[in-house]
Amino acid sequence: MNDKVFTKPIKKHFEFDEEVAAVFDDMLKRSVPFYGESQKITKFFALKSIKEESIVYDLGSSTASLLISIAKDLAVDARLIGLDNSEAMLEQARKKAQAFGVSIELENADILEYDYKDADLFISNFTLQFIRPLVREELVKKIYDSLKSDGIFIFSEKVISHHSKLNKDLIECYYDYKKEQGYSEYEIVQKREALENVLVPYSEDENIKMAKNCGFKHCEVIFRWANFATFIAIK
Ligand SMILES: Nc1ncnc2c1ncn2[C@@H]1O[C@H](C[S@+](CC[C@H]([NH3+])C(=O)[O-])CC(=O)[O-])[C@@H](O)[C@H]1O
Ligand SMILES: O=C(O)C(=O)Cc1ccccc1
Repeated sequence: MNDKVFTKPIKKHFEFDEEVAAVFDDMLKRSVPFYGESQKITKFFALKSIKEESIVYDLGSSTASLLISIAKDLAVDARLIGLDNSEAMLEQARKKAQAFGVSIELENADILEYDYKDADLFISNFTLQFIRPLVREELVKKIYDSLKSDGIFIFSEKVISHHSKLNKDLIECYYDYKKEQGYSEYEIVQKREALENVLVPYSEDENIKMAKNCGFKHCEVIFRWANFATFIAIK
């Protein structure tokens, strides 16, 4: 279904509710520049790190697009676990996983509270940005602690620049992209308001510093377009 969520006046902050879940794949494809490419590169590094009996977590797995795509090409027996706290998203994810006949585990859970098992890989694409800054680093530390040695954490985020002119221009560049994707000025403004204080992006540097503060010995960007970036952190 096409994303028309912000064509009408909004009454609330952005939420991952039924209305959003129903149009989510279209929304992400049109709202995240090179979403398909960021998924492809995530999958490339994911497949390299998954071994026989590995545990893999996707935090904020939404409609499970990424785990389904990984499951299709996985040559070993591993547990692919998607966590999300939106039942509406999980319903879409379960329907898709069944349609594709892949075996992935989907759980309704708060990623901040979850009791993680030792894992070889954590993925979190466009989810940390929705975690309150006060507890975001604690979550990354929890991820670090739950990774086996040499384990990796791949995450994608919307980013900001602390150079104010560059930041303004990056936002303008992104809004041009959204217009090209068929979103009207009205939809763009409405969504921006709904996301205020809900989606809180860090800069590229702040994300890397956060990963290093949590113990990761290496963290760098493997893909970036304007204000969207994919990072890899290695334990
Ligand atoms: N505390 C939380 N606990 C569990 N889930 C949460 C929490 N907070 C938010 N979520 C979930 O995190 C997901 C973020 S979307 C990820 C896209 C996906 N990774 C993709 O690549 O397609 C990002 C976006 O829409 O920009 C939603 O499904 C929320 O329900
Ligand atoms: O659409 C936006 O304005 C964004 O910042 C990215 C986004 C994409 C999908 C859900 C929430 C935010």
